[in-house]
Amino acid sequence: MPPTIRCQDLVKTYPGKPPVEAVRGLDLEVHPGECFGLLGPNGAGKTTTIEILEGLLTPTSGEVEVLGRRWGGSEEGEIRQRIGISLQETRLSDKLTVKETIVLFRSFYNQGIAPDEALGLVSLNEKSNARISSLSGGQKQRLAVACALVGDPLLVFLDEPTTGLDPQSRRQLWDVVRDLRDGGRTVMLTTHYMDEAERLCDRVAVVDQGKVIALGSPRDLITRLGGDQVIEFRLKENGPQLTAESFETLPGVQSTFFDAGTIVLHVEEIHAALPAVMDKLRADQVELAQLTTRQASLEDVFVTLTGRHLRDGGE
Ligand SMILES: Nc1ncnc2c1ncn2[C@@H]1O[C@H](COP(=O)(O)OP(=O)(O)OP(=O)(O)O)[C@@H](O)[C@H]1O
Repeated sequence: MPPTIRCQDLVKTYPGKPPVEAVRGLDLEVHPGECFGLLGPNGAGKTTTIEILEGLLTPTSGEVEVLGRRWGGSEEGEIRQRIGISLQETRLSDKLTVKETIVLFRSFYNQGIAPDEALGLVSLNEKSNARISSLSGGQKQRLAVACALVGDPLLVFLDEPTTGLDPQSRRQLWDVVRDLRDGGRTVMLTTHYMDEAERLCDRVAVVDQGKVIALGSPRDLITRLGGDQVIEFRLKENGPQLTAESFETLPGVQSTFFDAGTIVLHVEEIHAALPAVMDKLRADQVELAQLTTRQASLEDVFVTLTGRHLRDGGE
């Protein structure tokens, strides 16, 4: 089956002094039925990329195909009819009711599902007669997703669907995205929440400074770190210090990293590595200030590749 989205050597430079190279040669293929995530820190170029794929922005150069068709020609209308878009911030008219809003969006499509059915997909039926102005942030986001679904799209774009939402609203939206994928639709979402990407996405592209720096399933990317468990610890500041590298040869330690005063060890088997770490600290007469163990995450993938955290400089 041909890819649902294909883009090759995508470049977008915003004019200005100096110009901003938001996307710098990005390649992607999204397969039918997968939930694909663009993951990266603020300013990585995710929104620019997704807006080009949605046909809202024109690339400076590069090739884009969506559902086997191209933007900017006679096929444009056909693409519009088969995609649904939920923008990073959807400005819905405060004066309309939920029902009026979804009916309006349904009118943009030649075919689709009943407005009430779309509201049901995001559990908003009981708010049908409420004005937009009375909805919570999470309810507005879910309505924006319902508007993206009412045309019964093959492909749904969700740009940072859960940014700014409380934990309960985030989980509700995660359920909506899972249902979409289980229903066979292709979903492309952007996020800077690594836990969101890990939970929802079949594959992710980690984007940094306008380029894909890692591509694969969240599990594969984490496994590629060589050790999917992490031991991290800080030493007492006023005592003797050790380098991260000095732990490299201990049993089960796959890689080491020093991150803002914390020694980070990626290990295969925590039960083998942890006693060896404790023995070394004791032998070197070094005192611990704090130690934690955890599962490696996509955040670790990003830190290992860039030396920075996903949320550096974020909101
Ligand atoms: N219209 C514009 N004019 C000039 N520069 C822009 C414009 N839109 C975005 N940029 C710049 O392009 C870069 C990429 O921005 P983009 O919004 O695509 O990143 P992002 O990964 O989506 O970030 P965020 O998570 O904050 O939305 C940033 O440096 C941003 O300041």
